[in-house]
Amino acid sequence: MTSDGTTHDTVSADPAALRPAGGPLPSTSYHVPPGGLPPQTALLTDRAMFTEAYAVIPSGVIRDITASYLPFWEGTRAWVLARPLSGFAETFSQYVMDVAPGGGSDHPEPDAAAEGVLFVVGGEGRLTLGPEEDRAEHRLEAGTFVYLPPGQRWTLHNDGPETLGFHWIRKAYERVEGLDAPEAFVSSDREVAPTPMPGTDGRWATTRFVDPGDLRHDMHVNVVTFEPGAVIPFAETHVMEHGLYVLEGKAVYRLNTDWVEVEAGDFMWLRAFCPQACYAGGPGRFRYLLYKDVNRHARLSRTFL
Ligand SMILES: NC(=O)N[C@H](N)C(=O)O
Repeated sequence: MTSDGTTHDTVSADPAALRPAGGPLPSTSYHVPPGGLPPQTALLTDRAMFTEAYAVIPSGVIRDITASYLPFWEGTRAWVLARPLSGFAETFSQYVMDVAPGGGSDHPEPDAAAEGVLFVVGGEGRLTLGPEEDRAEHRLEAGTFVYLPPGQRWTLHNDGPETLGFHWIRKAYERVEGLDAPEAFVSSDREVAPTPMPGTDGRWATTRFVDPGDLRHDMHVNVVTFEPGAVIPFAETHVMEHGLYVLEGKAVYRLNTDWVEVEAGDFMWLRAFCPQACYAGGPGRFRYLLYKDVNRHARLSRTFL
């Protein structure tokens, strides 16, 4: 026992020398912190990363001290996981929202140019879509997906007994002359069958809430699922940005030049071109919510010398 209450046994360089006559070898020992070792299921806690190509925000960091309170939201805390950092170079913001029972908002979105996606991860609530005189009501529960076009009128309230938790992904909608903005819709990951990635026997599959051929949409928010042991077998590199929030399981994820360990509750922010791959080593399924900007021309530089 050391002065700080930890045990730190010394193991002989020759364990056989410690064997009592005829008895088993003693088990080797570890440094044991006060309170004991973390469970075998937990990853290292010290996994936060911020580089020029990506950031990792581990679940343990999404705690009280980093919460915000948003205007016109009652009983609600928001964790801003991503936001544009350098002017027009990044496209989206992503929040984890915790709405206490009785909390919510009648004026949730202050920006008429913003489109949004809500994806519920826990609890229950009530969403309304449309103007006061003609509102459609929808139930919110784990797995509910909501698309909100720019200018959409909506309200959201927690009328359940537990905290309502959801992701809110916001982006300035890029209008295209001749194309209307999409309408609002409500769906769920139970209603949409995952599409297997070609050649993977369904071990890597993507749940797409929006038809990829519907060019009114300029962002996709999908759920990506890997069976234990499945992989992204090459370093995908593309101009699209990503927000990846781990909904379930564990994996090692390749981000630019690094392999990082991630688990449920962690968030990864990938800048354009950040190479990415994945080994979902198990023991259970590995799933994440994925944001991606799509279907629009690249903005051209108008600076001439
Ligand atoms: N990291 C990913 O899961 N990327 C997806 N395959 C994608 O870009 O759609």
